[in-house]
Amino acid sequence: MGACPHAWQHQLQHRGRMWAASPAFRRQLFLLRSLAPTCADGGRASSSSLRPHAMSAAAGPVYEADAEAVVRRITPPLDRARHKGQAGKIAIIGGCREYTGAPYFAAISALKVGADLSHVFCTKDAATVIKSYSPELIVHPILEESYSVRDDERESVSSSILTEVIKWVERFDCIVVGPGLGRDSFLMDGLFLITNNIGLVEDNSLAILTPNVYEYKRLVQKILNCEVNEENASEQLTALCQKIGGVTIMKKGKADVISDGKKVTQVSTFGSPRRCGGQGDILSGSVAVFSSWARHFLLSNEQPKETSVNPMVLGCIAGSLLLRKAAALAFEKNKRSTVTTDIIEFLGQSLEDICPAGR
Ligand SMILES: NC(=O)C1=CN([C@@H]2O[C@H](COP(=O)(O)OP(=O)(O)OC[C@H]3O[C@@H](n4cnc5c(N)ncnc54)[C@H](O)[C@@H]3O)[C@@H](O)[C@H]2O)[C@@H](O)CC1
Ligand SMILES: Nc1ncnc2c1ncn2[C@@H]1O[C@H](COP(=O)(O)OP(=O)(O)OP(=O)(O)O)[C@@H](O)[C@H]1O
Ligand SMILES: [Mg+2]
Repeated sequence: MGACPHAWQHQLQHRGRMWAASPAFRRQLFLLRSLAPTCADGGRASSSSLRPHAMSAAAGPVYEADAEAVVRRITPPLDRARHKGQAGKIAIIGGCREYTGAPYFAAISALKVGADLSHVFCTKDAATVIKSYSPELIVHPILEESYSVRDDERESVSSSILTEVIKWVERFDCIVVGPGLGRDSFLMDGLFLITNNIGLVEDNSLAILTPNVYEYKRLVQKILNCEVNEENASEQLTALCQKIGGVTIMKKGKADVISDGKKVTQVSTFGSPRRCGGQGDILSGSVAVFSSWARHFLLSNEQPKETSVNPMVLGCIAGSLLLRKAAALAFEKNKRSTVTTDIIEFLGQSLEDICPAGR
């Protein structure tokens, strides 16, 4: 991955370097428009960074993450010796005729958090619109919707789209699949697709799912074959992660609750009472960057054997906190008229408050 600051690169262990450079490593870092977590304070994660929290709805222990410590730990310093790409290259796969805002929110948020490059792979109809929102984004109009593909062309079109996407995939530190993909039968929304084809992420410890309340309900029904049980929320989340096999899930809501099937952590810092659409998209772009940074950080710093820190969880914790802080600042200024674009404008200040650029 290219997210490592220059100083860290010198510290990389040979093994870490080889692994980070390998196509397998890169291929596996997928962020699937949902995620969740475990907590630790970055390189020196310890039980002291987790504060047990009495969560009435949960039977198992849920730890309130020391999210500011996580952000400070994993955010790389701005090193003048670094070149373009080293702070992260993120791709968003999403955006169709109906939904052009979602991929834009995710992609621009990744840049505002600190990634160097942000690509969007979307349909031809969505591409010009997304490009017009921002010249910062690199937009690939390569996806197709069913209305533009004849039945007898489906297979050949699919295969040429895949060839084109695969050409690029190796270059990214994290790929966010889903914002604004919609439900078109040819295109298919990321989480909707995953819910019905769980094998796509099974046993992939680099996959993060970030379901909202409806998406979580569908996941629980499909995978655990039961209804969401708020009395037993943390155990159910843990069971879901385990059943899927080691993925990280961030269940979004009043608190963002994160598990990788081992621990359950939450971020409950208050954000905003506005529930305008697109906040989950900001979250996915932010988590993509932070989880890439967390992986670099952990690869660059030898971890004590007894401490197993999951960088995907750290990325979720950091992304959740940043979104919530930005939402709080945007609401303070805009009150009831707060919209997603206002929140994005405060991502920079929120990160600066925790982790000043000149540190
Ligand atoms: N400005 C934009 O372009 C935005 C686009 N977005 C995109 O909009 C799409 C839809 O996202 P939502 O979060 O609204 O998710 P859903 O489409 O899952 O849900 C929307 C609502 O419809 C209901 N629903 C969904 N499927 C149903 C079904 N088969 N039968 C009955 N009820 C059903 C759900 O329960 C929920 O209340 C996604 O692709 C998302 O990425 C959002 O991210 C918000 C911003
Ligand atoms: N009830 C709530 N109270 C406080 N914050 C919330 C609440 N629900 C959601 N949030 C915040 O909004 C973020 C996005 O969650 P949301 O459920 O809106 O996702 P989403 O539906 O996928 O969003 P999108 O509209 O981008 O698709 C969460 O990470 C959390 O910070
Ligand atoms: Mg969403």
